[in-house]
Amino acid sequence: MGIEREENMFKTLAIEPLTKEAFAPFGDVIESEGRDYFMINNGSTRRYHRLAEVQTDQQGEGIISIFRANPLEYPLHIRMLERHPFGSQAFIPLFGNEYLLVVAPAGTDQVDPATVRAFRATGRQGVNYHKGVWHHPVLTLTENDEFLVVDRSGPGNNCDEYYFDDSVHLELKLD
Ligand SMILES: NC(=O)N[C@@H](O)C(=O)O
Ligand code: NI
Repeated sequence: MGIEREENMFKTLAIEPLTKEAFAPFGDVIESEGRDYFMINNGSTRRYHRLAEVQTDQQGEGIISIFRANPLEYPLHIRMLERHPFGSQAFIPLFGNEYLLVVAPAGTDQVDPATVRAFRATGRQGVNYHKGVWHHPVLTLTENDEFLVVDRSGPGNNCDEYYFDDSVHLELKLD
């Protein structure tokens, strides 16, 4: 369980629009809007090059999967976050639907609830959580939504979970 607190904490997380700048402490935003590109394929294609990198350790390898996800019940009580200590994890929406993100900075084994932030991504934005960044499992808003997921596969436990103490109640509300 999480950090014991004297007083209870109840907080409805503000949901921020996802931007490269705002998300920078947590990872990359994978999008074409407003990004640099160069022409390839004889001028028929724009390459928005190296928007993010796959982080992995020596023993791991980058793999590509599809997650088919369903919405959780809202208002949502954020009881836990997880992190992948050995590699990054990218989610790219395949059907163009908006989705939510809840994150906290990497670097601590306990998550300070005051550092938890929420973002709303458009259906044209993917994200790449950097190694060790705390995040809630995928938060789609659409039934049977699908995401392309690029992350690290390999030996060892690459998924740490952190559960907030009962004295902390963080929630996400949809407007
Ligand atoms: N567990 C798993 O593969 N999914 C999570 O990592 C997630 O971020 O959704
Ligand atoms: Ni994850």
